[in-house]
Amino acid sequence: MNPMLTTGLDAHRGMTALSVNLNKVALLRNTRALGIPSVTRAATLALEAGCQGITVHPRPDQRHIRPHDVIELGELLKARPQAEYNIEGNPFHNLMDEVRGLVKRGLPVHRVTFVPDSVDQPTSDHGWRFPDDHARLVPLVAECKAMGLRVSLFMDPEPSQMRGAREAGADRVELYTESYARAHGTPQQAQVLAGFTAAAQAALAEGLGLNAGHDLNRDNLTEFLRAVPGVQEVSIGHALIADALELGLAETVRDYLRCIHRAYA
Ligand SMILES: CC(=O)[C@@H](O)[C@H](O)COP(=O)(O)O
Ligand SMILES: NCC(=O)COP(=O)(O)O
Repeated sequence: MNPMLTTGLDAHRGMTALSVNLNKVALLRNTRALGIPSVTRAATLALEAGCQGITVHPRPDQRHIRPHDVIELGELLKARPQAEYNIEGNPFHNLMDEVRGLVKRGLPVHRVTFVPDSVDQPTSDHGWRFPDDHARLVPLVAECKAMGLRVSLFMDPEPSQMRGAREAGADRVELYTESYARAHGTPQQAQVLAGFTAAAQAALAEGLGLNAGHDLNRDNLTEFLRAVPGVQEVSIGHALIADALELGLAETVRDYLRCIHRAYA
């Protein structure tokens, strides 16, 4: 069982918080000029169903989340101070402009998650590398922290990389969980999970907070949280929005929360 978590907005009843990623709602919305499905409506439904935060990953090609979504969600979340707004992306592309725009308008953004994606990448598929990325990340991490934001770095589950994340000034790391999702239900699962446990322990030993995300779903989430200590937040988008087509968004969010609760039972 995870140790009790004590810091941050997402220390929700001592359990892992759920941040719902709305990229795929925007992806569908963008196929017509009708404004449906609405990203802000989806955020409202997800928060009312009990999730603790909203995540978006505005990519430079604006294939899903667009600059106006970032602002509209900021306005929505300003009225819900208990919820946490997490914006992901590459700080060397468009991310910092989105973040500075929110801060300039006095809108909330609680955490930024730096992800080293290239411009045309289909989805995120690797984390930062240290020491290679140290020098260029340090000033941007420092800028975000000076704006009062928490900074998380998207990282492969490699224990030896966690010191570099701390030395770059990060508050947290987000463990990239695609390899776990792929191994789930196969003979490799235990070994892959052991790697995540070791990476989590290394991050915690460095004094870093811990998030996790990518391809988590209702089948693999509980086992992940039972095995990996100290996960403060999971951000889940693709599978959750797919499940919502079947179950409805509110019931889907409640079901993911049940998956999290089962990990602590
Ligand atoms: C950072 C990360 O893990 C991603 O899962 C990302 O937020 C998803 O982006 P797409 O929705 O564009 O695949
Ligand atoms: N940070 C990961 C995230 O927000 C969602 O990833 P996915 O569930 O869409 O793979």
